[in-house]
Amino acid sequence: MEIVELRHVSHSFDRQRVLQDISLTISAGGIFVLLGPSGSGKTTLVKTIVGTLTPTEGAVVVLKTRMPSLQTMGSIGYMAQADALYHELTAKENLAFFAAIYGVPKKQTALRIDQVLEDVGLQDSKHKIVREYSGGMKRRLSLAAALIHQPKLLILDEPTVGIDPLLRNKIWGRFADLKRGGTTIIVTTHVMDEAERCDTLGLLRDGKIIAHGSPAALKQETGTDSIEQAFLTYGREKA
Ligand SMILES: Nc1ncnc2c1ncn2[C@@H]1O[C@H](COP(=O)(O)OP(=O)(O)OP(=O)(O)O)[C@@H](O)[C@H]1O
Repeated sequence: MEIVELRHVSHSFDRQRVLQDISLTISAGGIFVLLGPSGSGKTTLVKTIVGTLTPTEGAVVVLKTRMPSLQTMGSIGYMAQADALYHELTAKENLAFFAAIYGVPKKQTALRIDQVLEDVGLQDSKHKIVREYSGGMKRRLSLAAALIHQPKLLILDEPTVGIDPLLRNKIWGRFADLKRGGTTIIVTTHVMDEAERCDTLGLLRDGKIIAHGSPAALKQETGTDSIEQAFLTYGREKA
């Protein structure tokens, strides 16, 4: 079953065409990575899926509903590139705020907070003020906030930027756990080795999806042994 369907999606800012006729389906229950260089349109594309940006052309359907839809937005967890945390509050207070925004029932809030802090390994820093968090801790807390309402679809825009390889590995381990629990995950990145860890990969260049498939299939189709090489091959073909 597909959870996201993009139909001929294009978007322009003023006269700059940033997304160009993207048609793509994303299956439920897997990890989809959107890989592309800086400025290729990753953030713009995920915003159309989250429903915070309406594309100038085409349609985005999430969970069988045309976006933007407030109701469907409640089934999506979104972690933007910049952390949207309250620095003067503790981790627990931040999560209580997001739980209220996402409509988590009051009686379940304390339990959910503990669960998501456990998920991202921040239980011991629950009462610490976010201002005193490291950059990596803030990213993990943002991830916890995106998980608080147990979304069916989790969309993460460059979640591991500025995070060391060890922690990055841990976070990818969490993604695998969430997937096993039935969550569909869309991750944007420009880091090639992260792309190897997904089920399906979309390669984005200059606002166009130049290839789409499993990492193994893309490597096989291009006769290469790394995603980096495959990306370069597709890039040359489309140039
Ligand atoms: N609000 C905006 N107004 C005008 N132009 C924009 C706006 N947002 C993005 N752009 C432009 O759209 C293009 C794609 O940007 P986008 O942020 O989607 O790329 P990206 O692949 O996510 O890049 P990065 O990896 O650097 O975050 C860029 O040329 C950017 O300058």
